[in-house]
Amino acid sequence: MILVEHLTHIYAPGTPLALTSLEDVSLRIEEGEFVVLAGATGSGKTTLVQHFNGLLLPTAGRVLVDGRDTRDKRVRRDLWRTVGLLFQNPEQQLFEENVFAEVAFGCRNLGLDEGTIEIRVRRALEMVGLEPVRFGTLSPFALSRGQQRRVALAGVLAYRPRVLVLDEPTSGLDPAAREQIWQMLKGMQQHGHTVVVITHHMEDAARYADRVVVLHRGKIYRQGTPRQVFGDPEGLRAVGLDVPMPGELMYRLRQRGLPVNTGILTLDEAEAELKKLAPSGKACPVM
Ligand SMILES: Nc1ncnc2c1ncn2[C@@H]1O[C@H](COP(=O)(O)OP(=O)(O)OP(=O)(O)O)[C@@H](O)[C@H]1O
Repeated sequence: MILVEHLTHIYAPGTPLALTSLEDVSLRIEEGEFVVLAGATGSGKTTLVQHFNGLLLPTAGRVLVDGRDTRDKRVRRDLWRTVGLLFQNPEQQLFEENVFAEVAFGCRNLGLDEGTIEIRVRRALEMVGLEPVRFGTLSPFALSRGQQRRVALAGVLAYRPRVLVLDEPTSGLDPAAREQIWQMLKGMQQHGHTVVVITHHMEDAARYADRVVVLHRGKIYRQGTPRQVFGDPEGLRAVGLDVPMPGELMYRLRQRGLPVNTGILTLDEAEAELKKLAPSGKACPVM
């Protein structure tokens, strides 16, 4: 679905401020895949995803979306239809007078008829947990930050781009709201969408991603299934990331010589590993 080949991005090339933000990144995202991009702050995550919808153009290398090169102006003009990008803090970009109009914006640009728009907007609001009758007529500016975030997300969901790219969609939200958004994104994947999410929440990445890609200083540092990537806590710590707590615990036990598996992602899996150490239900030797 998205093919990144030897992508280098330098902001303001040729000026004293030139900074290589991505260097020779190659990546392939398959149709229907759920990919999480992780990495310390400034590692290049936002710069990378802004190439997926042609907002940024490669300094070197190329990006193909559905086989079409984003350097082609005609391709770029239409790219938003295929790739819906939700920016970091999207609530700062709301501008319509009411929630309905805000969510309908992308659908209107697609030229859909009013009946279809109405159905899609209602559905999108329901998906993000905002009751359409109650919220549809409110000004987006009368909502809380978390609600505004949901409105922005609904605006992308409503026009149904095949690829959803979300830059830290859950930052600043409470655990229940975060969970709801991840569940909803998983549901979108089950309906055939490709989902790419930037997040600093490694627990969520472990639970929902098919593949985790870790960036470090503008390069791909690790990529693989959550089990593969989170099986190496020290490697991740070295680039400023942590691993989900159950995995960290198993890793430490293993270092003390106990025969537990590493690459553990959930508390249930950790419990099963501990039970292997004390199958009769007696106290675990290390506890
Ligand atoms: N508009 C810009 N002009 C110049 N340099 C930029 C610009 N945007 C980002 N950079 C630089 O590019 C590098 C990568 O930034 P980017 O925003 O892609 O990182 P990130 O991994 O998304 O960070 P965060 O997790 O903090 O959002 C950083 O060194 C940053 O200073």
